[in-house]
Amino acid sequence: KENGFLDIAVEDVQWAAENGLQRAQYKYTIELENSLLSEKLIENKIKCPAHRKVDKKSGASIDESIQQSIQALAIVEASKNLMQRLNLNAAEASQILTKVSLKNTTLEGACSETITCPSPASKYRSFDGSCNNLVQVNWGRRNTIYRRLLPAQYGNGIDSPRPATDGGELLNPRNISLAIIGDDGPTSTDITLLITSFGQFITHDITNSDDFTFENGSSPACCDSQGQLLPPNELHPQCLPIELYEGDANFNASGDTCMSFTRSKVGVDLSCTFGLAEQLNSNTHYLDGSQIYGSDADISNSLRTAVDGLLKSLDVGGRQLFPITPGCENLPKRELAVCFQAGDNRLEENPQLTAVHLLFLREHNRIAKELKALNPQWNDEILFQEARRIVIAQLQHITYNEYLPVILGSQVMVDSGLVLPTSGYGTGYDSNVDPSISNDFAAAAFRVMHSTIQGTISLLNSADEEEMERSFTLSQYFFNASQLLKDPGFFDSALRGVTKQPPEVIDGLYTDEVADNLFIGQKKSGGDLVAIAIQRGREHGIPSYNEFREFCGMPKVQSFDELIDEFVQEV
Ligand code: HEM
Ligand SMILES: [Ca+2]
Repeated sequence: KENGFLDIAVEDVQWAAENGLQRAQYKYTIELENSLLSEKLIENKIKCPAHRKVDKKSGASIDESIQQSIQALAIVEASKNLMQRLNLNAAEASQILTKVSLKNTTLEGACSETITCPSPASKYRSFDGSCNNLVQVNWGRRNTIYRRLLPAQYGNGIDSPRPATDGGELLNPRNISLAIIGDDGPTSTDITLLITSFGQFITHDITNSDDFTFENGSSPACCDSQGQLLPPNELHPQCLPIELYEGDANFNASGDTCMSFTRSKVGVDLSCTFGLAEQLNSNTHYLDGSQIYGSDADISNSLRTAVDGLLKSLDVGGRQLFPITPGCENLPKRELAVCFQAGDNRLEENPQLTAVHLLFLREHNRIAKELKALNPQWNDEILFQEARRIVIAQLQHITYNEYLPVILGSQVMVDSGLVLPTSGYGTGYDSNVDPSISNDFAAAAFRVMHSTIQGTISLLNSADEEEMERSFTLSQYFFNASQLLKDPGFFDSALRGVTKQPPEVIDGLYTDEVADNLFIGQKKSGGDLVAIAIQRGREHGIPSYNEFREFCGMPKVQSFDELIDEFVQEV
């Protein structure tokens, strides 16, 4: 350290790696699951076997993101060891550990394998995002980590949630939500709810921060089966439940003292070093229609008919709906189970999102049929890839030409060089630009759109008249859209609805449907999307609002009083 160099002994590095692996194997694999979490505590979410890759020999399901996240947790443990061994503080750790290679240690196997790209380069995008950037072939690939606009701030420097500036504990997220987040609010006068639904649709193209799961896909229990907090010695290390107190409407309704929260999967840095917890994106980072086509070739194949370039669909009463996951047909009602299949498994999060997904499924098949009529000699593969290429271009064009100007304003579009040319081709491609989505965007910034969500949803018939008897509240239909199979016109009506209904404006007000009743199902009280987002930001090590003010060129404030121009007094 004295002359600017840190002399690290090979034995220390190897010891840290070995010990990290052992600790992770104990903490995050089946061993702890068995000893700590007795069967009654495992959350028994019904999961359809959607999109699981299966090992041909053993028949076990393989999920690359699960395996990687457990390896990455070993690296996190190893990094904590090394930090201690070398006596580093948090700032030193973040600088130094990412320069220490994992090569030639026990953890070397966690580093990503070299990818060979097709030569000559394919005309079509890969499914997993690899080989898009021909210099950095892994950039933007699914199952790689988010990048960061500002360095992570973890309590222990490596992986624990961000503490308050003075090092103490931050306030309970649910209490913050209860104190400053009001219900509903004014509706917008100049945009439609499609801004919300399409926004969620593109979110599910470019980000997917999955919750941690064990190797078998089951989740640790972060509350007990009665909705109560678990004693600390029974709480899995990947759990960060939010405590509910007396006086909270949800506590009063259900007696629950615990809102479940599981930490996100973390991933291995492409440079294969020790370092801090960095969260994993299990979708391709590119805006490439992966929510339609899947983020890898196996998923994509499972969605295709293999005939005439078409995507699988289910014909119900002359309307195209989604294919149903095999084994899912006979699930009991209202199980919060995803039975429709698409490229992203959140497609049933709410029925309006499902409707936008459906629009693009139908659009793909419409284009494939037209291409077939124009080019009868094209085989399934060419028809599929050409239709996919056109749909991705449409998705990108709508996003940059129509969506972003509404969200950002036309001046920002101009200042940021985001305006599309009206003829010819763009020339701005730069292979030095890392296309990865930033953690700050996924865990915090874009979630601002949650305040635009409407709690009541209108369905419109083909004459654009509201169908009052079929309209619904959001919480009736979270992860429930496949129950609407018997009402195949529902999605068409929902799609007309989002093109006419106004969203709520972007502000500090959120509908109770997501701030109290999130994923309520048959329970007496639900989750709070605002509290969860606050907790998520902290556990991803996202710095505070004040730090981002500075990052965005605004002055950092010293007191709440200085924020009076930006927030209402009571907030
Ligand atoms: C009814 C509508 C919606 C519901 C119920 C909903 C719900 C959720 C939930 C439960 C999460 C995960 C929270 C966590 O565990 O951290 C989430 C994440 C997120 N949501 Fe929404 N959301 C909705 C609409 C939207 C919209 C309209 C946008 C943007 C336009 C959006 C952007 C995001 C983003 C960026 C994330 C983080 C995604 C990730 O990192 O994987 N959401 N949302
Ligand atoms: Ca994508």
